[in-house]
This record gives sequence, C-alpha cells and structure tokens, in this order.
Amino acid sequence: SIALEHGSHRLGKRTDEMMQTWRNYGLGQFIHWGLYAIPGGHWEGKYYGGAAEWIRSWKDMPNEAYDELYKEFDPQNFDPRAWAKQAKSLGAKYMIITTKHHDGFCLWPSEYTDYDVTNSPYGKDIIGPLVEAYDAEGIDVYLYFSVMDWNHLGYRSKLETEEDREAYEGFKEFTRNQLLELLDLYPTTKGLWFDGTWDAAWKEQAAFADKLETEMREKIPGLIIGSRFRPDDYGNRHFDSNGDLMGDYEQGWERKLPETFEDTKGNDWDCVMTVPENQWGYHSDWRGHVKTSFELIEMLVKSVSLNGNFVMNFGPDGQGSIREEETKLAAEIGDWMDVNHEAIYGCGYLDWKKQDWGYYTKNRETGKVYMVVFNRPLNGALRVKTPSKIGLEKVYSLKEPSVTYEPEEVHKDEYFIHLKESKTSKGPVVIVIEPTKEKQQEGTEYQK
Ligand SMILES: C[C@@H]1N[C@@H](c2nc3ccccc3[nH]2)[C@H](O)[C@@H]1O
Repeated sequence: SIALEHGSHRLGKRTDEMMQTWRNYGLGQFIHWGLYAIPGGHWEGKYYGGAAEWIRSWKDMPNEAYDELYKEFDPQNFDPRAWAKQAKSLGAKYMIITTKHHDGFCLWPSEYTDYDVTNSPYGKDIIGPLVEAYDAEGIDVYLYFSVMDWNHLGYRSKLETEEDREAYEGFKEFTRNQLLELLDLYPTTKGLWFDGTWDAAWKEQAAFADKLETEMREKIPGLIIGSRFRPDDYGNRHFDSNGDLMGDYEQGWERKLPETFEDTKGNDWDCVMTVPENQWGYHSDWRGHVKTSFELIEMLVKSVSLNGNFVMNFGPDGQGSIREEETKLAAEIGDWMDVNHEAIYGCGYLDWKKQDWGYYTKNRETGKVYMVVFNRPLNGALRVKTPSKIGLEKVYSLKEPSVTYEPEEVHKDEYFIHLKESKTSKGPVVIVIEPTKEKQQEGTEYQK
C-alpha cells in the first residue's frame, strides 16, 4: 500500500453509538434554501434549464445581479416549526440544511462575512430556529456546508499563481473560522454534510483538511463527517489512494443509487435525491420527470436494503413556504411510513437472494425479515430462497398481522408465499418473516 499521511484514519466501520444511530435512520430530509429560491430558476422573464441553485453561473444572469439578491431576502412565511412538523409526519429521522451553498450566502449570522442573513431585510438567524424546531421534534440536524464559495474574494478553483496561493490561504482560514463558528453556535448538530470540494485548489489541501477535520471532531465528539470533505495526499476524495474510505460513510450517491451490495463495498453510505431530475433549490417551473411517492418509497426501501440512508430533498420557495408538490409527497410517504416504518428504521441488508418482487430488509436488533413487495407477480406467488438451515417460522402481513401465510416449500430452502393482500393497497406491501434460528449442524455440539 501507499504511504499516506492524510489518507483514511480508520479501517472498517465506526461502531460507536452516534454512528449506530446514524446507520439506523433510514430516511432523511435534505433542505436546500437560500437566495437562489428568490429567482426560482428564472431571470428577467427567461427560463433557466439548469439546477436552480446554480443560476448565478448562468450566462443570462449577471453575477452582480445575483449578488444583490440578499437585499430582497425577507421570507415572511418561514415557519421552522411547521417544517419540522411536516418532516416528522414524513417520517424523517434526520435533516440536512444548507447553511451556505456555493453562492456563499450564509443563513446564519457569521462574524466572518457580511454576506449573511443579518444584512438582509429578514435580518435574523435562520439556522438556529431550524435546529431548535427539529431538535424539538426529535429529528437530528446535520449542517450542509459548501467549501466552494463564489462570493469570497480568496476562493480559487485552482492555484496557478503566487497571488492565487496567498489569496487561498485567507480563504482557508475563513473556511476554518466559519466551520468552527457553526459548531460553536449549533452544538447539538450531529454531523456535517460537505459539498463543493471537487476543485483542484481544495484537492491540494490534504494536511489542512485533515487538521481541520480533527479539530471539528474534537469540538463535538462523535461528529459524523462523510467521504466528500477531505482529499488525501494525492488529492483523492471519497476513497484514498489505497482505496480506503475517507470519513465515516460514503457520500458519493448523489441522485443515483447503488444497484448491488457489492456496489456499496460494504461501507455505510447515504443517497441524496431530488424530486425532479436535477433541482435542489426552488425552481418555479419543474420540467421533465417529477418522482411519485411510489418511486421515492422504492428508492428509500432499496437504500435500506443495501445498508444505506435515503435523503429526500425539499426546496422551499423565496418566501419560506414548502411547495405543494413536496407537501403532497411528504403526506403520501408519511402515510406509508406510518404503517411500514418497522421495515425501515433500524433495518439494513439481508444476504438472501434478491428476488424480482422487491427488496428484503432486516431489522438489526430483532433479526426480523421484511419482504417489501413492489412488483406483485401475476400468479401472486412470491419466491423466497433462504440460505440453507434457515426456515420461515412465522410469516404475516405487517399491516395486518392477523393475516398469516403458510409458505409452500417448492424446493430445498425455496418457498412460494402466496400473496393475500388486497389489490387496492396503494403503496408497496410488506410481509414479515420471523426466520427460525440457524439449526445447529449435527455433531457440532459446542464444548461446555
Ligand atoms: C447536493 C448537491 N450538490 C451540488 C452539486 N454541485 C455540483 C456540481 C457539479 C456536479 C455535481 C454537483 N452537485 C448541488 O447544487 C446540490 O447542493
């Protein structure tokens, strides 16, 4: 292996309590909110086809015009308790809020820049009330922070000249100051979700990032930081030059999901997902495919079945309202979670053979197995193949446990379970299996 000073500092998974809690979340809520919500994907009557939070980079929108938007930021409809209540009914166990996106506008009162909420007409801290409201609902809060900052004069995407390097030193200090400030102001935060770390300039900062990550972890013991923050000695992120995971979990699944357990390399991971194809910040004209609650539930279940967390994005509008499409989805997913959360919370990967009807999840504590059925076979027969020596002790409907199933053994360790669920069920159906303990092989009596 390659000698690294700033590569991965831990082999294998974190097993501490905070990480176990993270692992068991299942469902999270991403919130992208900032100045970009004011134009909402349009400028001077023209439609911007890119991601709304990137509108500043659009050739038809002068940077100066964007940078003046803070003078219009006055979200009178902002109601953090209502947002937290909605997230609770959705069934989210954690929430990730953009404290500062690529545009550099800070939703908290930062002493290190004037480009923050205190200099907007709104004038007040946004992050604090959100942290308070979500903590009150028992939903853990994580802080999204973009290292890339188009507003800061010292920011560089690459370091070419001596002047670049000098300016970037100031930018690094500013970045460190803001991060330590966020942890001081919001000490109940459970972790940081970093973004905007793909620049060449940042990839040269292995030592700086390593020291800063250590400082942050010292400030809040147990803090959870993903693989997108630190570059290693050779500028590699997510996985160091020896292929070892950086940070506490893999943060590479943005708007995409792993297909197989092998794709996850057995690591912890999260998938962050937009409702439209590619809009994180508020866009007033969603075009292309907008995901249904059925699709989002399938992505959630697929994530949990592969040992990951699924984080659904919300983009509140410029006045601080959650748009109706997201409210509707939150209600539909929440209704399904009300009945079926047992197959999500505290669940993860089960090594039974994947079947076409859907996904297995396994409750890490009870060992109970959940069959989440998305594709009902025309003959209603759900095939289940178990590893040998494991039987199906009890099988019943999660929604109505009085509805029990007698598996039909069709081959050795292979069964058909004949669906009884009414065809009217809107979302996927969940069947619970209480597997028999693994029978001891003959003659393997353990020595007393
Ligand atoms: C979580 C997501 N990450 C940001 C982002 N910027 C990108 C630039 C290039 C490629 C992918 C990107 N994702 C998006 O704006 C959103 O915040």
